[in-house]
Amino acid sequence: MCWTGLFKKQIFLPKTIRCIYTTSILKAMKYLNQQEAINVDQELFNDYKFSVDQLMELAGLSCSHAIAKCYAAPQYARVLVCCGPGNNGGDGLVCARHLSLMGYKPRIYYPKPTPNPLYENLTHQCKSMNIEFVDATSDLENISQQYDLIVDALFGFSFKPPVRETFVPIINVLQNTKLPIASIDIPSGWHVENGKNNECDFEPSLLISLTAPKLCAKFFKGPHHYLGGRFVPPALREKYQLDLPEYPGTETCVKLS
Ligand SMILES: NC(=O)C1=CN([C@@H]2O[C@H](COP(=O)(O)OP(=O)(O)OC[C@H]3O[C@@H](n4cnc5c(N)ncnc54)[C@H](O)[C@@H]3O)[C@@H](O)[C@H]2O)[C@H](O)CC1
Ligand SMILES: [K+]
Repeated sequence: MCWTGLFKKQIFLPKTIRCIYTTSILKAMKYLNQQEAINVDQELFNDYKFSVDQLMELAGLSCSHAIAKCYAAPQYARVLVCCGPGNNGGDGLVCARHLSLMGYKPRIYYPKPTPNPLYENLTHQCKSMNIEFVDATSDLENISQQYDLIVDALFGFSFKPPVRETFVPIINVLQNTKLPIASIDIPSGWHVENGKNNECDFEPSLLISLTAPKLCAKFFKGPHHYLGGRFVPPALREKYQLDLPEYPGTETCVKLS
C-alpha cells in the first residue's frame, strides 16, 4: 500500500495500531546509497532538464523552512551557516538568504569559495543583502557566545572521507560545539552510507534530507528529521521506488520523525 493510503487509514485506527502502521510507513521509505543519490541527481538534470539553480533554490528554501519550524527566530536568530565547495554549500548559501528574509541574522563561513558564476552569484546575492562572510579563525573561537544555531552545509552526498585539511577546523567546531546543528542532506564528515566514524561523530539536532534520505540517515538519533526538496517528478519517484511521504498542503518540507 502506498504512503497516502496508510496515512489516511491510520486516522481512524486506535493508537496501538496507528503505531504499527507508522512504523511500517517509516520502514517502507527508501534510503539511498551514494550511487543512487548521484543517479537521481543526474537524471533530474539530464533527463528532466532542471538546472542546478532551480533545484538548489528549492532545496535551500526547504531547508530554511525546516529550520524555522524547529528553531524559530528571534530565539535562534544568530545563525552561522557553514558552506562547502559543492552543491551542498550552494544549498547553504540559498538557505542563508531565505533565513535573512525570514528575520534571522545569518553569517556565512565559506572557506573555499567555488569560482564559477552559480556560486559567485549566490555569494553576491547574500552580500547585497548585507549577510556577513566571516573569517573562521577570528569568529569561531567564541562561537557559543556569538551564535544560537549552526547550519552545516559543508558536504552532501558526494563526500568522500577523509576530510581534507581546509575543513578540519570547522569539522572540529561541529564536533565540539554545544549549539544545535542543522545539517543539510547529510551530517558533514559522516560516511554517506555508514554514518558516524572515528573522524566525525557529531550529532546534529536537525537533519534535512533532500529528495530522499541517504543511508546514513538511519543512524541519525537527533530530535528532528525533515525531508525537503519538493521537486521530484512522480515518474522518477516510481523508478527509484522512493516511497516518499506526502508533503502537507503547500509545505516545502515534511517531518519524518
Ligand atoms: N538532487 C538533489 O537532491 C539535489 C541536491 N543538491 C545538493 O547537492 C549535494 C551534492 O552536491 P555535490 O556538488 O555533488 O557534492 P557535495 O556538496 O556533497 O560535495 C562536493 C564537494 O566537496 C568536496 N569534497 C568531497 N569530499 C571531500 C573531503 N573529504 N574533504 C574536503 N572536500 C571534499 C569536493 O571536492 C566537491 O568540491 C546534495 O547533498 C544536496 O545538498 C542540490 O542542491 C539540488 C539537487
Ligand atoms: K551537510
